[in-house]
Amino acid sequence: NYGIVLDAGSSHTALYIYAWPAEKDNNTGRVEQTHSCKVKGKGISSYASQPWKAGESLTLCMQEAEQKVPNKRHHETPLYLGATAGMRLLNMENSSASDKVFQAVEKALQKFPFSYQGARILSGQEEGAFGWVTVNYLDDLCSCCVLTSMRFLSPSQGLETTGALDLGGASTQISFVSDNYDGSESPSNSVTFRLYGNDYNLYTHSFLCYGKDQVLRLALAQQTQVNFHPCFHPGYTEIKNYSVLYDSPCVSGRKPQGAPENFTLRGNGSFGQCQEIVKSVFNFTSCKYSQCSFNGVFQPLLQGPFGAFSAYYFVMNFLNLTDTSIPLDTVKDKLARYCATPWDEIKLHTGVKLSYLAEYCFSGTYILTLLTEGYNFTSESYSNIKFIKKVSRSYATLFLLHTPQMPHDLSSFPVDH
Ligand SMILES: Nc1nc2c(ncn2[C@@H]2O[C@H](COP(=O)(O)OP(=O)(O)OP(=O)(O)O)[C@@H](O)[C@H]2O)c(=O)[nH]1
Repeated sequence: NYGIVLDAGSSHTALYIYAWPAEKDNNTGRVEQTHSCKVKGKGISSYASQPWKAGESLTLCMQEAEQKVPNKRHHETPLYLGATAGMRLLNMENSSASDKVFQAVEKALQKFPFSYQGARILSGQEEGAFGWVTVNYLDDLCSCCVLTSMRFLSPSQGLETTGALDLGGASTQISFVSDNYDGSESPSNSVTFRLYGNDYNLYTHSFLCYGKDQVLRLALAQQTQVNFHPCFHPGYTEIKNYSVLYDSPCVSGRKPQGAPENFTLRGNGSFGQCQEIVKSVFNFTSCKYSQCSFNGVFQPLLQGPFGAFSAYYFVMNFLNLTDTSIPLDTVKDKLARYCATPWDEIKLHTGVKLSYLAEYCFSGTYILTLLTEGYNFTSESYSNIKFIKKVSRSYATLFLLHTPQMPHDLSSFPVDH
């Protein structure tokens, strides 16, 4: 059997093909990702002003899928599109624009012979929960991302589950099982479901606007009137357009009156000052629960190992900081040295887009600040985090949960409160 998932994020869209044995075997059936294709261009939400292009952008990957899935399986192969924070933001800002993007996408997808199951925006809670399922399915020993049931042993069998930390472009998610959380405090953070005969009660939260691209906008928006920005390398200079910077509901309220068309961004590479700016995007002043992460959001005590993926991995891997046995203070020192490195030296790095190179100092600072100040990881618990390269994004598991011929009983997932 085959299934196709289109993952439509804020900064990218990708297509994944999954395959699994036709016989239904509830214990040993394996689901493998057999093919992936990166859709050209940015996430489909970026086509708000030219929706038809959103549909067209998918065509090449869809044609590849037609080649990869055997012809005789085409009609029974389910095809899903799940959109995340980029579309959530577009929908908040201009729902008719997001409807038009979906119409164009549907029109394009329906031209293909697969069993089209619809396109929709996932809730933050679903995105967090699917990320957790995916992290707990990942077979660490297999480099090709085989989803396996092996890890879903009951707690009495002594296997702890792994929490999920997902950093996207527009939102970020934290999801984990905690002995101190039964869902009674802040029930909107609870997702309960049954997998492989075990009941799970998960804590999950998605912070919209706290993906790294949106926080960068916030960090830039605060500093447009000053001479130097500490999150960029000494010697870095870029002309930025005000309208482009403020073109997001995450920052639009902060646009200064009478702002000129452009401003010049100049870096001075100070990790300490950059951290102060990043800290200021979190609100720690009020918490009506027993404990909070930030912005008044409940979070129980952190528990267990965590897998950190997407931008967490891209950034920490580039910075050579994925080894969490290195003391946190040393990690900060290394990042501070990196931030202070002149841009002339940084830009010599080959094989990486200049736009990514320019942002690693900011992104590394944001990641460390989010983990320690935001989620309350300490010098000790930081070592419980593993930065993992993951081929597919969280909600690639979406189709697993709704496809009846799947080898595992996932039908009751997720039960929303
Ligand atoms: N350095 C680097 N950054 C990347 C790479 N691929 C994606 N990113 C960035 O990492 C961030 C997260 O990317 P994704 O995981 O694709 O997130 P997304 O699905 O677009 O975001 P959401 O809609 O918030 O879920 C974005 O800021 C991307 O621009 C990469 O290969 N290298």
